[in-house]
Amino acid sequence: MALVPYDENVLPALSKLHQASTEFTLANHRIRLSQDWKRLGVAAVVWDAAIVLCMYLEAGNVDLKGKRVIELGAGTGLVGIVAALLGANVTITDRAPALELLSANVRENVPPDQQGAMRVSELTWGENLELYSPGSFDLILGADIVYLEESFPALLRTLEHLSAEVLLSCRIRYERDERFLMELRQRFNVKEVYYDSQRDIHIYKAGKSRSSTEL
Ligand SMILES: C[S@@+](CC[C@H](N)C(=O)[O-])C[C@H]1O[C@@H](n2cnc3c(N)ncnc32)[C@H](O)[C@@H]1O
Repeated sequence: MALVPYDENVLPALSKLHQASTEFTLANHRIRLSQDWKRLGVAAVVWDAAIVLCMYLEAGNVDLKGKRVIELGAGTGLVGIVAALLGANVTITDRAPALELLSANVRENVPPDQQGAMRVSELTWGENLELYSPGSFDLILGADIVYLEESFPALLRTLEHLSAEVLLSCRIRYERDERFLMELRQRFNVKEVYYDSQRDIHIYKAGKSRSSTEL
């Protein structure tokens, strides 16, 4: 078996990492997600930032009913699934290798009559953005997607292209993560709307106009 380097500041608890599935009760639903850390790595385990963002949405901080939502770097899909269960029309995206597990988790957890309002599709940040028209979403969601410095310019380009309000749930681990936030602040009005001290997760709202961050 390959030895997986483990850094408790970065990865979910080791015991959770190797579970083939994990369960949550959120939005009045029991959600069971398949995980596959050994095959797919970071995209195939649930991160604390996703759990905190789901609890923030579940608490009613954002009115999701009928909203057009896109999730970036969705991984196992927890956030997008919860947003759909709370009434949003959700496009859940990630890189191609993550999509099979993501689609299976959506099929397993979203009631059949709501699956029509959902789409799972490939979105590698900065690539083929013409497939996603600016203004076609009301809200962008992202959980633990700020961690790879080389991806920051493409991620910022993607956020700017989609041109919608953004909710980013992050653990700030490194100086480079702070640098990303500085870059984000140069392009958007950014406000921290929540901090979970137990899990050390921040939620930031970013909007193009000042009024959108003053909700
Ligand atoms: C740390 S995981 C977080 C997964 C999930 N959002 C969660 O919080 O449980 C980071 C996610 O970002 C995705 N990702 C990384 N680089 C990406 C890129 N350039 N384009 C699209 N997705 C990317 C990964 O595939 C992975 O699913």
